[in-house]
Amino acid sequence: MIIYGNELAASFKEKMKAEIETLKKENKRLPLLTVILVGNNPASQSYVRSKEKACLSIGMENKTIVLPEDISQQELENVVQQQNEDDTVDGILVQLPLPKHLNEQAVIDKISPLKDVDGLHPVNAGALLTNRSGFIPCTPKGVMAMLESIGLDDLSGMNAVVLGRSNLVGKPLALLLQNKNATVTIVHSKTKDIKTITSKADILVAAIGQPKMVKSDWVKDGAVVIDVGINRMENGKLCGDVDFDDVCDKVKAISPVPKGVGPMTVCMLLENTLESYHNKERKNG
Ligand SMILES: Nc1nc2c(c(=O)[nH]1)N[C@@H](CN(C=O)c1ccc(C(=O)N[C@@H](CCC(=O)O)C(=O)O)cc1)CN2
Repeated sequence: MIIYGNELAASFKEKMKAEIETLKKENKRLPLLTVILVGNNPASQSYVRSKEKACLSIGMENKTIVLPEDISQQELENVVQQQNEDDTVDGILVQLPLPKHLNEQAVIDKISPLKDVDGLHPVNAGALLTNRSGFIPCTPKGVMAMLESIGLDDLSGMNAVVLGRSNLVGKPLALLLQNKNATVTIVHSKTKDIKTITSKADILVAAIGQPKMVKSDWVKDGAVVIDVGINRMENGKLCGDVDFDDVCDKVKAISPVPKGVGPMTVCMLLENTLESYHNKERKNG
């Protein structure tokens, strides 16, 4: 079975679109997402465009703030602060990676946790760690929705292996899988004999940023494999961290690249922004 994230995302977006249409009919304020893009990294520019398009497709308001590559830490933090103080803004996302001279975590720390729809602020990361409500990072949230879409909700008795330990994907995903009762192992570039560990996984999520690293002998028969990697090959085509053609006959389910996790990441960003909007409206009575 192939798990197409783009199809799943389309069904989530239909529901959000209907919800926003109702808000419009009732002359209510609409949810607004601000995306901050620093510099001119072509991949980041393209991801920001896809976020703008996604907002537009469901009727969500969006604002993109493009800042120069050589902006100072203080200037960037001031822009974030302005968005924190703007009552019309529900969600703030700083597109990553930032240029090397900027301190990414310090910028994320400046985002109000109530508007941190990327789920990367320490308050939201802590909420996930302690199983409390908060914003969940978009890619891990998308991966969990993909697993749920094939009936994997309670993961009791299952071994899940996460390949990669980033703050953006690996670490939060391991917590989410654990919260669903999976027995979770994180493996990374410094792990010895990765293959022995991955080949025991009932669920294997690859998020290590190495093109086609996962081959069929890394994978258990009948496993579910989710590929988070997005790597551009020399011929310009995209590929994942999993060698799809080598692995697909061996597994129960696998997500492709493209049309897999990527579209779900953007979709979960819309969902988090809508959640932030509702939180704010509830608070304002
Ligand atoms: N602040 C953040 N920065 C980054 C995040 C993030 O979640 N928050 N994730 C990635 C990039 N990303 C979103 O920002 C992203 C990556 C890929 C896709 C996507 O839909 N990919 C398509 C293929 C697109 C193409 O053809 O190039 C797919 O996989 O089908 C969306 C969003 C890093 N930065």
